[in-house]
Amino acid sequence: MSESPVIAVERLSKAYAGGFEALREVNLEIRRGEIFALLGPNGAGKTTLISVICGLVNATSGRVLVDGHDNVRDFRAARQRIGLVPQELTNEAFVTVWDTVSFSRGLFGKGKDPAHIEAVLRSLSLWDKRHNRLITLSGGMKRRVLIAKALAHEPEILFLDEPTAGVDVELRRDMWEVVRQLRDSGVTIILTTHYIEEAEEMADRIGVIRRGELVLVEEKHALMRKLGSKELTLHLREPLATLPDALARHGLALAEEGHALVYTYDANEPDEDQAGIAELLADLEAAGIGFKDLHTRQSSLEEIFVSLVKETA
Ligand SMILES: Nc1ncnc2c1ncn2[C@@H]1O[C@H](COP(=O)(O)OP(=O)(O)OP(=O)(O)O)[C@@H](O)[C@H]1O
Repeated sequence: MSESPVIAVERLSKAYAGGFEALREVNLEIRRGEIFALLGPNGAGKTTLISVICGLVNATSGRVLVDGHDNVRDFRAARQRIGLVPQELTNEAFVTVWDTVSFSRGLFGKGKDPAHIEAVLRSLSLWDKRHNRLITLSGGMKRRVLIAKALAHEPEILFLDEPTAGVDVELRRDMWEVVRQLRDSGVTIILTTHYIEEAEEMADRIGVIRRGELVLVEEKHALMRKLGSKELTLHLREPLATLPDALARHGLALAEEGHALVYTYDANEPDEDQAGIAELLADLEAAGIGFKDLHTRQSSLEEIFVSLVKETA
């Protein structure tokens, strides 16, 4: 029933040796049971933020609480609650799936629990491969092994750093399904991604990081509603050289060398939209401007992200 955040990041800054500021005063609370996607361009600080939260890199200032445990002063308690699936595939080639996953559990000082390892392997469809050496697995299975290793010690929180970098579309969908199932089993998921599609598909909330600053944290749906605009494009029968005064109040733009009119409106206000469009069409008719066809589109998360990163550039 606890509403306390499962992770609290408070005024976290990180300067690497040489003075480069990779994180600047980052504040972030992760809610229990959510899927949180951290989006940002290359070098924005995503991996640094994850590494500091997991206790692999020391912060310069600020603090991180994992389930209330300070991740420096109470490192073991904090770290035990976290599973980390790293970006790169650095599995030992000749070890078996079963052994490598069991070994990962041992690293956290947890006693052997074959039933848990079996459950993890089954949930990741690796059970049939448990006796295989890692070298004999496909790339997708190797990624699943990394997830299995991260889950071996029963963490409440799972970090996935670029879980689908470089994998094909089918495997990506597969991975999304795995992540969803994990969330449904009660694990809090934090993933970093370059793929906006991935955040759009998976996340409950999205954080955008840019040059070490968290520039935005928002519910995905709210973000898309808030920043999403809709466009109505009318393809004209006859091109216009300029916008007629009679249409000035609609805030239109001419496009396609005068062959199209573009009307932008807020995706949040369906009633106002309809009224606005009706008035626009009436004014067009009164001005004798005919159109051949019309279509509407809504901005995607990708466009929202690009505009956010640009806006703050
Ligand atoms: N050990 C280090 N020493 C100095 N600078 C570092 C170190 N590690 C990372 N950086 C710098 O910190 C910045 C953030 O790097 P980070 O790996 O956190 O970014 P990222 O958002 O994960 O990028 P990517 O999407 O490319 O993985 C980069 O400019 C990087 O060069």
